[in-house]
Amino acid sequence: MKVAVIGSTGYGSAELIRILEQHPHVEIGALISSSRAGEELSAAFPHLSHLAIDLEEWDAGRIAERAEAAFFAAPAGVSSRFLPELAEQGVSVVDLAGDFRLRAGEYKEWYGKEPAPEKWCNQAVYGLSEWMGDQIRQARVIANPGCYPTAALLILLPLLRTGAAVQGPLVIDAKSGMSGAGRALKPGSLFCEVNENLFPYKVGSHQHTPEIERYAGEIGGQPIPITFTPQIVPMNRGILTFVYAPAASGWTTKKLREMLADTYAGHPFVRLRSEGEWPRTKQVQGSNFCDIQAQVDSRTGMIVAAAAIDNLMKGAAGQAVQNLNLMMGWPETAGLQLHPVYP
Ligand SMILES: NC(=O)C1=CN([C@@H]2O[C@H](COP(=O)(O)OP(=O)(O)OC[C@H]3O[C@@H](n4cnc5c(N)ncnc54)[C@H](OP(=O)(O)O)[C@@H]3O)[C@@H](O)[C@H]2O)C=CC1
Ligand SMILES: CC(=O)N[C@@H](CCC(=O)OP(=O)(O)O)C(=O)O
Repeated sequence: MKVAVIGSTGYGSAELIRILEQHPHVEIGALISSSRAGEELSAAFPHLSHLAIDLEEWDAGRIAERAEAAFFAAPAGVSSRFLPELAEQGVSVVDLAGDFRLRAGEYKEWYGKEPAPEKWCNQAVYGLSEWMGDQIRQARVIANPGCYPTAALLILLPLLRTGAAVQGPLVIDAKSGMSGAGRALKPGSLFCEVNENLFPYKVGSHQHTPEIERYAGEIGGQPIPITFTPQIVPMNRGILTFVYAPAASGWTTKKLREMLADTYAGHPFVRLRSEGEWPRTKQVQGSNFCDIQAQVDSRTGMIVAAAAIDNLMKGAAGQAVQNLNLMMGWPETAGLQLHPVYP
């Protein structure tokens, strides 16, 4: 099946192309670029100079003739404007941006941009693959989750669904490598700002807060307020997220771990680490895995739970392809059996 990518010269696209090029059921039909149409892909990505693919300009009709599915890998605001035109022509779409993850009003409030027409916001299915599989299989427009929400929800949802965490506000502390901010030039992404540094940003105001809260409520069954503190670490890739919540009565580390093992049995991309071993970003780098761990701190009665992902893979392009696989009825792992890059 032929697929197209929109926003082809960013970091998310680099990963999409890496996955799609070796996907057994997919061929790249068109790479769309707003800034470099007419150039070869290798002009934007010299590491892909062995691939002879041209970058093209947006033309929904032409894309629909050449691709049955498309990935939007552009900044927020682009898919709200352009996605409906493509989806109307029968193209299945996975959007990596935040445009379709929130209700229209919330999107406007947190992203400061005009939402897509309500019909499209309502039609999009949230693409958290492990939890929304049945809906994703029926969907034609997927709102791929944000990178922080993917890691946070994969470890948080089991705690909420089983009542392991006591109802009430909870704390999510998350650290991300710099590629999470994309490839565009920004002063905050400069080497001297990031190297030898560790710093929080958007404390109490990050756009992923309402996304985590929404799906903690809708999928986890508990609408809870979340205090979310994202931080930048001087790495290229990776997210390590900790969730802290009071444990409900009767929950021990053993019971938590058994529950997590049951929850993710049959889900090949979620790996529960051995007891006492905590997720590390390097152990998932370049792969679609999400590594998890949890314990009850018996001294304080708090659950300490963690998840690690590669933000560009399970946090973006990898999960996007996982969702395409589900939509198309292919094995969930098709094209995604990429081992972590180590060391
Ligand atoms: N980086 C990450 O870890 C994650 C990113 N995301 C989301 O995925 C999307 C892509 O992220 P990422 O690849 O990191 O971002 P980048 O900034 O690296 O790339 C985005 C690409 O979109 C295109 N683009 C930029 N401005 C416009 C515009 N005004 N109109 C149309 N196209 C434009 C550009 O490609 P061209 O010039 O070729 O069109 C650009 O290279 C974003 O919405 C991001 O929020 C989600 C989860 C994780
Ligand atoms: C490190 C870093 O800057 N990360 C980005 C995550 C980007 C993202 O996923 O944003 P969308 O919701 O638009 O998809 C951020 O915090 O904004």
